[in-house]
Amino acid sequence: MRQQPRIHRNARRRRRLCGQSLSHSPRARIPRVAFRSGLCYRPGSGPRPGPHEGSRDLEADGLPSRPIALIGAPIEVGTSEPGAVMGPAALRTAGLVRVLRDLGLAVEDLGDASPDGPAADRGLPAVAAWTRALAREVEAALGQGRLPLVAGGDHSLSLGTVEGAMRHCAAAGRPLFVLWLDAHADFNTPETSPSGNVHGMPLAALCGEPGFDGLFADPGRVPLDPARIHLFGLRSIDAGERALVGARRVAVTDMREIDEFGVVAPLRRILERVAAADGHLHVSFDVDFLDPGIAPGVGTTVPGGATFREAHLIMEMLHDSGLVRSLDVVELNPFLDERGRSARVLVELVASLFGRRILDRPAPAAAVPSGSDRR
Ligand SMILES: NC(=[NH2+])NCCC[C@H](N)C(=O)O
Repeated sequence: MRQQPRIHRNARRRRRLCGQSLSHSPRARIPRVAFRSGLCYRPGSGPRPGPHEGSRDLEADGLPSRPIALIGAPIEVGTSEPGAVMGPAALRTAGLVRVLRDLGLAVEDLGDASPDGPAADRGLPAVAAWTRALAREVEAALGQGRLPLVAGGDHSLSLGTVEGAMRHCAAAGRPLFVLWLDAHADFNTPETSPSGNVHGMPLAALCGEPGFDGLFADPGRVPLDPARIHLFGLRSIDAGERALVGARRVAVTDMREIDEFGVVAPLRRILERVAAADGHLHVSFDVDFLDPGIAPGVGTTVPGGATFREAHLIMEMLHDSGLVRSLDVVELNPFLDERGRSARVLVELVASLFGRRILDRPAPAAAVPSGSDRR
């Protein structure tokens, strides 16, 4: 069977959505802008929006095809398990840039970030040096209309990436939502943490919990609203952080809920909420979200994680939503990996998030938020 190279199919889709050519595909006739702008358009429910109405970035199918800024964050000062420092190199080796370019996307690899000042030791002061540098880089990339893809590195790097996205969103007057794909809640404080590892604390710090003095460049920063965080895939939580997550009313989809309902219904609810608020969605993807059977290259494996298929479906839904504006891929530890297996799985998943699909097909009605264009 002849298969067209994917890059050409993508280019054709973009042209179609720009209105440069007409297609008989139902997707082309119902612009996905309805979802992106939070409007509810259903065929037959009123005048159909014109091809460019309300559009911010109609050139894309799913995720806007804004250029990607790849930023390596070789950081392991937030964990006691050495090896995550090699994460960015392993992701590049596994073809991260190549798969994205093959999708027809513009990718600039900005190389690895370095901390502001010495970051030799572990712990909060070292993490602070990275946080400042990464916040600056992410804010700058977003300000240039690029989508920052930060490759880690342990999960304390998200202190910087989320802080950068927060600053960008504050200036743009846009609400920021954080989707935390992770086995853990990462809501410990120095007081509740059983390990003292900062990679188990970033969300608590971002939300302004006590014990993080000197971490952020601006001590008067407005903290992240815990109600705009969604933990997804949770299956390991420490006693102290469990109390805090409950008290702060952080939204959680734990593995029990995924077992009962699958990933589609809970994720769809999250995407609907972000779309209705016209929000910026930051996705923080920890390798340990995945089942260790498919991704063993991580220091904090927990059995019973997301399967290969579940993870791909999540990535495809994120792509189709068009809502993701910044992304972290964290905790890959190549020293614990088996011949690059986990790195390869991650690269495949990132490709799905950026639009790689098996076939062009209308998504089943349940796969994308109701009120969005059904594709
Ligand atoms: N992002 C991660 N891998 N976090 C693991 C955290 C594990 C544990 N809850 C701790 O605080 O030490």
